[in-house]
Amino acid sequence: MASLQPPLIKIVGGKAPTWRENGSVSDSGEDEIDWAEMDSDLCYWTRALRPVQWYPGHIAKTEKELKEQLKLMDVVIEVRDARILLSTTHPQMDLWLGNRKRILVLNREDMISTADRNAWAMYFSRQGTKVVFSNGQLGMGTMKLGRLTKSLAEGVNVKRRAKGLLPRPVRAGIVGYPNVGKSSLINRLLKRRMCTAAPRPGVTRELKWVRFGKDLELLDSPGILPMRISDQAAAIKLAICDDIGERSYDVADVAAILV
Ligand SMILES: Nc1nc2c(ncn2[C@@H]2O[C@H](COP(=O)(O)OP(=O)(O)OP(=O)(O)O)[C@@H](O)[C@H]2O)c(=O)[nH]1
Repeated sequence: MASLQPPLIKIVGGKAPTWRENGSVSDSGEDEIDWAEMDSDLCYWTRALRPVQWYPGHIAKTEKELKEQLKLMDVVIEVRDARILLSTTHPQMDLWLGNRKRILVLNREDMISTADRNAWAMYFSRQGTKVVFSNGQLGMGTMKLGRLTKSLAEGVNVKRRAKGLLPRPVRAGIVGYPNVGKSSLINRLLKRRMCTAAPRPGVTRELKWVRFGKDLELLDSPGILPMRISDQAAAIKLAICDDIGERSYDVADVAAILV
C-alpha cells in the first residue's frame, strides 16, 4: 500500500528567511516587516499560479441591482476588512458613488493591532474621510455608525419640510466585498438577527431593506467583487482572509504563500 505523503509545496522566488538566534524568523534581518517588499514578493509568487477570480451569477446580478438602488440611497456605507482594507474596495466604487455621501467602515477591528488602527485612523483623517472602526461580532462601532449616518443625511428632511413634504426615514446602503461583515453589522445595530451572517463568503444572495427605528432604513447587499481582479497580490490576500469563494483558488498554493 502506498504511504500517504504530504504534498510537496515549493515557493519559488521571494527572499529566503533568515533565522535569528532566539529561534524566531525574520525575512529581512530587521524587526520591522517591509510591507512594500512583501507585496512585491506576493506579486512574484502569484505569477506562476492560476489567477484567482470569483464572479458567480449572484454577484453579477447584485452589481446591476445595486446601481439601480444607489439612486434611492441618501448615504452609502462601504464596509472593508480592516486587515486588508486596500484590497477590499471595489475599483469602480468611486465611479458608482460619485459625490454621494459616504461612510467608510473598517470592520474586524479586533483582528488588527492598536498601532495599525491608529495609523489608519490618522491616514484617513488627513484625507478628510469619515471612518468608523467596528466589530460586527460584538457590535462595537455600530451605534456611532447609526448616529453618523443620520447626521450625514439630515439635509434630506430639511429639504422635504421646505417643500411641505412629511419627513421620511434616511436610506443607507451597506456595500462591500464578500465576508467583510456587512450583515453582522446590521444585525448588531438592530439587536436582532434580521440578515443571514456566516463565516464564509457569498452567504447573502439578495438585496434586502430593513428598518432601524422610525428614521433609518438599511440595505443589506451581497458582497461584490470585480469581474476580473487585476491585482493578483490583492486576490491572494482575499483568499488568505477568506473574503473570496474557496473554489476560486488552490488552498495548498495559498497556504504556502501565507507560510
Ligand atoms: N472577528 C470578527 N468577526 C466578524 C466581525 N464581523 C463579522 N464577523 C464574522 O465574519 C463572518 C462573516 O460576516 P457576515 O456578516 O456574514 O459578512 P458579509 O459581508 O455579510 O458576507 P457576504 O454574505 O459574503 O456578503 C461571520 O462569521 C461573522 O461572525 C468582526 O468585526 N470581527
